[in-house]
Amino acid sequence: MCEHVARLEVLKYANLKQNKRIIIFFFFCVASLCFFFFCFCFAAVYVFLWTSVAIQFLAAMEVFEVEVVSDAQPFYASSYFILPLSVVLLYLTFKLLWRPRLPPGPRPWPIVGNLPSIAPVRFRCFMEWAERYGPIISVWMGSNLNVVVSNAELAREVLKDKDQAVASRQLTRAAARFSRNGQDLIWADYGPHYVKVRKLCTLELFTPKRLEALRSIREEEVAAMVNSIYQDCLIADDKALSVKRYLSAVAFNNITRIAFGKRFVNDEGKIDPQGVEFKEVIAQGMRLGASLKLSEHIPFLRWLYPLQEEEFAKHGARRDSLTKTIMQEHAIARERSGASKQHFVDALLSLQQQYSLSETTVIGLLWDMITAGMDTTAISAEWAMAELIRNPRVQKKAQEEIDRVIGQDRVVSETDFPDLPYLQCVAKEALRLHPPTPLMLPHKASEDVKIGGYDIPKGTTVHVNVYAIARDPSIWKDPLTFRPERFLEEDIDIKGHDYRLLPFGAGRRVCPGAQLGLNMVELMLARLLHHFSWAPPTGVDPHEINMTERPGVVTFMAKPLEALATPRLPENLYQNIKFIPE
Ligand code: HEM
Repeated sequence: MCEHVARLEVLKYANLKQNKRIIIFFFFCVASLCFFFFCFCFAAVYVFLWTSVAIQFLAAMEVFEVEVVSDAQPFYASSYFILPLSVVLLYLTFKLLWRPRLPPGPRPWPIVGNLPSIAPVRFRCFMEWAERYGPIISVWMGSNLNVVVSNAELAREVLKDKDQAVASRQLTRAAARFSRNGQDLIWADYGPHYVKVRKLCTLELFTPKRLEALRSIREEEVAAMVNSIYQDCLIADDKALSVKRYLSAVAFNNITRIAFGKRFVNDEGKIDPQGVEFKEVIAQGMRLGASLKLSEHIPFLRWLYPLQEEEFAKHGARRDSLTKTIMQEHAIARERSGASKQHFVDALLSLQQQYSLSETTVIGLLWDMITAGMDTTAISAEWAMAELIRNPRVQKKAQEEIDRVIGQDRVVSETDFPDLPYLQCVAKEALRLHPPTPLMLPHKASEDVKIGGYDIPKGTTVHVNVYAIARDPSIWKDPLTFRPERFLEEDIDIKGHDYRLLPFGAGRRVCPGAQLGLNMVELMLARLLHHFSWAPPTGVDPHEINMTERPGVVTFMAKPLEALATPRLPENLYQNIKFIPE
């Protein structure tokens, strides 16, 4: 009995399912018929209208004569209105029905998009998603579409084939305030202003001649760093040193001297009032930039996080006033001596008229150099040192090369680099595994463009995950191993010509300071390795060094590197530098 009831239940259920299918099928047929009927009517009216207008036009051109029936006159007249209306309607229908074929990616939530599932270290998260969804992915940050590419072929397509279409910048509200709506270089959209200032950078600021003229600055600064480490070693030789502290100081002094012609710190390590103000301006800028993050992506949250207009204005005024004072000092010095110096501030002041640069642009460019050139170089050198301490074999091999070429009675100079190929490979390998800007800077599509066969709508933010590409096992043998020899086996360009390795980006927006950055990093490494032997703090195994990254646009080490330094050269090579104000 029970079995019989159960069978009836099953049959009832099967019937219900069958009925449901028939209803859906019927509904689908009716919907399709309606749709085709609608399309047919639409097309018929459309063809009829166009034909009538064409006839009128040809008649007006006297190609042939048309006997106009008086009854049709109102219809012809109304076609003048109906026609544009139908074109607009057709356009709207097309816009409504057409969906761009976007790259795949994790399913977004309403309003917040993928924000809740993006891990703090974004480039690692995007690398994992690329493994799951493919080398080109869509990531929704609130209502903003971001497209991330993670292989060398797509990087080439973005940075070479479609370069111009994606060479603009996505400006956050903070970046817009800092750059006065892109009147500088870094945040300028691709256009006449960008082309002008970029040309100025290439032809005037970063020329081999100017870099050579500024070499003495870089060499003095690393000598000061070596002296400072040496002094600290003398105080306590078994105390672990914070490597980041020395590298940040040398990067700060290098960049402020190269760009502003100023050493704000005296030879005893004391910072002057202008230097204090300088550091305050940088710190305040970072605070203001960080205060807006979430609301950047969810427009309706902006009322909760209104832009601190007053704070931004104050910060801008403070930065301008400090920069103008320094610019005036240089202008007076130039008038007095009649000669211009090589620092960027002097170059910009003497070229201001020739390139018709506004004062805002000059100030913007000077600060771009600080923003782009300071942390990137310190970060690269810190990661390289961490890898050298984790890999004593590589450290020893690099030291042997330096000892062989330089010896023990002089210090390394940048002019020695061509004779130090292994050292250059160490720098390249560190930049491969730890690019300081792993997603480069965000590019923006200034028009609809196709990438990897997908539709990328105008306004999309485009990122190249150079971190993921440099660890791609289909390109690199043992990608996670720190092995500088790979660059001796194959000479791979690092400055934007080989899409497997792009720490400086490539194409129109490639880093203009790449050579300067490389020189600074290689010089820091050369002196650190020549003057000292490096080991982990007592009791720490080299492989226990924390190699994870801190979240952010640039990748500081999550835990700043600490290490023991042991001097290895005669005492006279650690002398302090006497800095004469410039
Ligand atoms: C190891 C050091 C450095 C690395 C790894 C590095 C990397 C980069 C990257 C990836 C970009 C973005 C490229 C893009 O958006 O497509 C960039 C842009 C830029 N870098 Fe560097 N950089 C370094 C050092 C420097 C230095 C020393 C300076 C100048 C003093 C500098 C000035 C700039 C400027 C002005 C831009 C903006 C270019 C533009 O938007 O057209 N960089 N850099």
